[in-house]
Amino acid sequence: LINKEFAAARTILDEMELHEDSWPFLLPVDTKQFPTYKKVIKKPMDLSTIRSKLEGGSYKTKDDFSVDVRLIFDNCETFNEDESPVGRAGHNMRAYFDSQWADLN
Ligand SMILES: Cc1ncccc1N[C@H]1CCCS(=O)(=O)C1
Repeated sequence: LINKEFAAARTILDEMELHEDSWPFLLPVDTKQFPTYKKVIKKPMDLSTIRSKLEGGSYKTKDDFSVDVRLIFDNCETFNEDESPVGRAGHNMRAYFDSQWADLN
């Protein structure tokens, strides 16, 4: 991840964490509260995990970062009804990310 890309990815992550609809995605889904989640969702992802990976240098390119962000919203669609609070939040957050991401490319 080159320096400018890193700064741009960090800014988008900052903004997503501040979004009012980010609450379902801030931390890993609690599999004690949702026991079927581990079975159904093969690759869990959340904003705190992305933050650790970004700050820890795990992303080689900005697109590697975007793959993990989109995984959050794909997992959300797999597990949640569109017309549920979490499902709706996922659609809103994906639209928000896509628009921020488009400005960068
Ligand atoms: C993103 C997601 N997918 C499936 C189930 C749950 C969640 N998120 C939870 C996060 C903690 C608060 S909550 O328990 O209401 C919702």
